[in-house]
Amino acid sequence: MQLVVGAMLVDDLDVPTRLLAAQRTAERDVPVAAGPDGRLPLWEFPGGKVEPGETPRAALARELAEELGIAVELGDELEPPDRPTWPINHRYELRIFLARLAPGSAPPDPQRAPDPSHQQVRWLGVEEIPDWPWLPTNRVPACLMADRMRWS
Ligand SMILES: Nc1nc2c([nH]c(=O)n2[C@H]2C[C@H](O)[C@@H](COP(=O)(O)OP(=O)(O)OP(=O)(O)O)O2)c(=O)[nH]1
Repeated sequence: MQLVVGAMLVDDLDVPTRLLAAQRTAERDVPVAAGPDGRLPLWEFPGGKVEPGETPRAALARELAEELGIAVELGDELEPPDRPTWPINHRYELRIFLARLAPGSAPPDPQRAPDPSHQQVRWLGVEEIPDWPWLPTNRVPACLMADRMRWS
């Protein structure tokens, strides 16, 4: 099973009010959603595969630097209530860590070349999160974050 890591990038680890969503580029081999003009790539938490010998946290910091050109401080892991990882499919499982921009880091720039991974990023407020077109695995953790935003 290949481990994938994703970052719940928020504006503040203690009192989050916005969550970053990243839309995958169309040519990547992932599930797609039907949209008004055909097929729309779904949205995820930025991240990627953990490489051999790498810790999950190191892999996530590397992926965020590569994909979005950002430096982050990682917070707690968001674990599923009943298992160690979030299931994706027969090949992949996901671990999710909270993150915020490191002081002095530029914000994510989806236009930055080269980022073949994402076509755009959006900061979502609490009301947008539940109905956002997430990859299937991401919906429950995203809604958990929305709950945290409501109550923190
Ligand atoms: N990066 C990332 N992948 C996710 C998330 N949720 C989720 O189901 N996945 C799935 C999509 C892919 O099927 C799988 C592997 O992710 P990936 O980003 O490495 O995708 P990929 O196979 O296109 O990778 P790459 O070779 O293009 O680098 O994990 C998420 O929040 N972030």
